[in-house]
Amino acid sequence: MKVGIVGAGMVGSAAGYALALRGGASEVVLVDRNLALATAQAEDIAHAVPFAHPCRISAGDYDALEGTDLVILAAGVAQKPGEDRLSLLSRNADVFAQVIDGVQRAAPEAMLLVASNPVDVMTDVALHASGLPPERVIGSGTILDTARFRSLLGGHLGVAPQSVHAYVLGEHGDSEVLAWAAARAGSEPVEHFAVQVGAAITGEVRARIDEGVRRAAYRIIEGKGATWYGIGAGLARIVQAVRDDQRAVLSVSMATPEVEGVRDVALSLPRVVGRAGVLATLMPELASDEATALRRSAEMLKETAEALG
Ligand SMILES: NC(=O)C1=CN([C@@H]2O[C@H](COP(=O)(O)OP(=O)(O)OC[C@H]3O[C@@H](n4cnc5c(N)ncnc54)[C@H](O)[C@@H]3O)[C@@H](O)[C@H]2O)C=CC1
Ligand SMILES: CC(=O)C(=O)O
Repeated sequence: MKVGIVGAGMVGSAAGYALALRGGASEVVLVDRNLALATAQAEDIAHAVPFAHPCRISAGDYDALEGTDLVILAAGVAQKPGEDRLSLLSRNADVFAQVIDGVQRAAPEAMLLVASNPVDVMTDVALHASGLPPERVIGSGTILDTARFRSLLGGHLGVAPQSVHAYVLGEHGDSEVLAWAAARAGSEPVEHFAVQVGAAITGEVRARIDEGVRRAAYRIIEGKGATWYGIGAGLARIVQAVRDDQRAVLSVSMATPEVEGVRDVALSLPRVVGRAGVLATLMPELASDEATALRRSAEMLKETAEALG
């Protein structure tokens, strides 16, 4: 599969690197308004290929995206320390107006995978600018927050995060919802599992994990200026689900007809992802406070998207 990446900064290059290491694409093309940066990133990533899987890595302008099956959109501005994701919206919406036009001229049928923040509203922007069907305009959404949740919960329970099935729903941002009631370790509800392994999930444990997930980006950005490894791996994971028609259940963002009474809003829910994009959406069983928080998150995203116009 040929994958394009527009935005060859930290996130775009990390996605390219993860794709090369995972063998997630046969060809990766990096595009950036800074061609020298894209070219340097492509050369650097290409030097990892002999240690990984066959993959052609190059850089170019939008024309080089011709024939791409999927384009990752990671262009635009990122948060500064203390800044929230929503504050990036108007700047990144302007960037997307140019970027999507360039992508569509070269690869009108390519599936779009949005990473730029605020990713849920940017997914909505990409959907409307591209005219593609919603199942082919996917936002990375809470794939990263879900990874953070599984990682912290697995650490507490003493099991691999791969054995933890727990999702973060709603906004990829401050209003996100950790779906504790539906969380499983192995096949067990996490509360049962926790008691069996002598690691009860107390209120204090919940609060610590919630803060660890919700505030992760702020902490990392404070310490190193940006986040890129987690999202790079998450983007490569989504690409692989598409490439291999895996029908993997991943928490990703997309325009959703209705959630908790809110209509036509892009946000994350667990979704089945395969070659055609999003094939199905799942609604986990939620506790009443989780359902309320998800409705608030959806309302906020909807109002933000409407205010953008
Ligand atoms: N969805 C998620 O989970 C995550 C999303 N992000 C978001 O990803 C985006 C990129 O972050 P970084 O890579 O750290 O930023 P960065 O500043 O390292 O890279 C952004 C790149 O976009 C390019 N760019 C800007 N305007 C452009 C245009 N009109 N056309 C083509 N290229 C353009 C810049 O030249 C730059 O190389 C940000 O919006 C950030 O908030 C970051 C981490 C996680
Ligand atoms: C920056 C960002 O969105 C994250 O690391 O979650």
